[in-house]
Amino acid sequence: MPVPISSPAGSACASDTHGRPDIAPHAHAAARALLGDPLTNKGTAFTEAERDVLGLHGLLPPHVGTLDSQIARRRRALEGMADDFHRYAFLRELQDSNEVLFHALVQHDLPRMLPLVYTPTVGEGCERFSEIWRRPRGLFLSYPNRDKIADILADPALDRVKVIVVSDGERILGLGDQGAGGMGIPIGKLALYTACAGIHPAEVLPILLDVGTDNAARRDDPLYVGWRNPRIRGGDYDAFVETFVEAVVERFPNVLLQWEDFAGKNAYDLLERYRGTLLSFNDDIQGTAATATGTLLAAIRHTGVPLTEQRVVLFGAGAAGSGVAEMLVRAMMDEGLSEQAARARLWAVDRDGLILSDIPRLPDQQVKLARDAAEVAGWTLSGSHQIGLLDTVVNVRPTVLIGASGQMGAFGEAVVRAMAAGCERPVIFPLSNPISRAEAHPADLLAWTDGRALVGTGSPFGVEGVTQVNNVYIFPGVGLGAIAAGALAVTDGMFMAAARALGDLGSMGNAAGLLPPIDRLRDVAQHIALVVAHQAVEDGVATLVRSVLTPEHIAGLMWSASYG
Ligand SMILES: NC(=O)C1=CN([C@@H]2O[C@H](COP(=O)(O)OP(=O)(O)OC[C@H]3O[C@@H](n4cnc5c(N)ncnc54)[C@H](OP(=O)(O)O)[C@@H]3O)[C@@H](O)[C@H]2O)C=CC1
Ligand SMILES: CC(=O)C(=O)O
Ligand SMILES: [Mg+2]
Repeated sequence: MPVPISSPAGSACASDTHGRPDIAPHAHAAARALLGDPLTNKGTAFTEAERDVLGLHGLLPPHVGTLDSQIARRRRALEGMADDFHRYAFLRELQDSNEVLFHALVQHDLPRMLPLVYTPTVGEGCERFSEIWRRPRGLFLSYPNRDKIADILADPALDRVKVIVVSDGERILGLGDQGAGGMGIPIGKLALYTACAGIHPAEVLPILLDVGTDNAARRDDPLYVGWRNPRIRGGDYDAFVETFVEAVVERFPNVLLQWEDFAGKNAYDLLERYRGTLLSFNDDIQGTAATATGTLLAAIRHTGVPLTEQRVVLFGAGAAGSGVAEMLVRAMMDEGLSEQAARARLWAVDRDGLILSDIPRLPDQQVKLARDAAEVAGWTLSGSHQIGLLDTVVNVRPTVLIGASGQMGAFGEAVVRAMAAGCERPVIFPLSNPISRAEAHPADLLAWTDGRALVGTGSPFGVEGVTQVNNVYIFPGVGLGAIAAGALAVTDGMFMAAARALGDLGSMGNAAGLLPPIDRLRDVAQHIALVVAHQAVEDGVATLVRSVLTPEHIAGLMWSASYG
């Protein structure tokens, strides 16, 4: 990002009658403002010429550095820290002081930085958000200030915004309700929009809808920075979100809005209510679905079992689990199965066991996944109560087991050995984040299957041969593709195209994994963006024609961290 050499401070530099450079009084404030704004601050990398013009002498040490030397300094500090939480806090402060340096550091070494700015560490970052809150970033739109939302969004500093990630903090990874601390997630996701899709830092806006929290520990914490009130629900919640969406549409008619980490029912309701109003999608439902589907398609190249012959057990049928299920149904239908035949290949287990059609008051997304009770009448069961995961696995003999339950250790030895007994190459994806909520440790999965399993985890465990199956493989590319095409909506077809593109990408040199390595995420996003943009044309939602949607067009939209 070029620093505005001629403003705000540049014009204030004159000469006195003796020919000495003379800094007008207001220029001192402008120079400090320049250093205080993370979008303009270059720290020690301001050149001598810039220091002369901008009046920065004295405010900076005399050493003139480069972006590389700044990265080396921060890397040394980072590695000297006691633990990842402190590294996370350090990186957040760096982002709030110098965006170019922060993003250069992240882009420079994504495999090292991703687990620090994103899952798993961002989980603790959200839990301890109030403890490390230092400077404003993004917008907190709180229920008591609901009449001021349009005024808050009117800020001219937001004129360039192209992508919003918004959460209400109720389902933060698998860690539950973190209230205002949930802001760590939109901040983290948008850092990845910049790192992977090249969206300029001035064009992203994290938003936290603070409607209170039902997490009593947060409310009782004297340091808590959010609104200390139980969550607003029902009609009041809906009216609040409606006010928010109306204000966003008015202020940013073309913005891409990503709904993130809303609890199950709200996640579905908001996606359906607003996908026709706003260019928007729900990352946990749709992004996760495309990621899991794409990774399964990649795994099929190893197992040789066609998609239409898979038997899939899903554990946890909330936003992510049901999203995955519905996309798998569509993918199987694309490959020739009827909807009924496709659904017959899926079994969903939730809190009350296998989802059966005679269970009262099932959420809408689970009704579609429910199995007929008569179907299981002949099953061998270990007890007389609900049909749990082990009973389901023993009877179904799945080829694929996917966890999106937030239940640590749910894929225990008995379950995994039962699966491995009925399947040559079990595909097992414990998707839940962060590490403390994963359904299994991948090393155990490999051990219990004698190394035969193809394993993918939501968070990185550093286990050789295990793939990280996380929606970071999808959302940056889908967002960039939608923007590149000037899309008016994000269609299911665009997500299916993204899933298939991910599945077809190969492992890009990641010999032991199913997907490209983390340090190729930018290439992944660029590739997916092109496919998604073309699909937007195909689906009739693009405002640009296909002939202009070239790889060069996509690449030209992608910002890289440099002082320019
Ligand atoms: N790897 C990735 O890219 C992604 C991973 N995830 C992870 O998936 C997990 C779930 O996210 P999401 O679907 O959005 O959350 P939801 O809360 O919408 O869904 C979780 C589901 O699991 C159910 N559940 C809770 N306890 C149990 C149990 N003991 N046994 C079986 N089911 C249970 C919940 O039931 P109930 O509602 O009754 O509590 C709910 O239906 C999180 O940990 C999240 O981090 C999510 C998105 C992407
Ligand atoms: C990855 C992600 O979106 C989640 O765990 O919620
Ligand atoms: Mg999420």
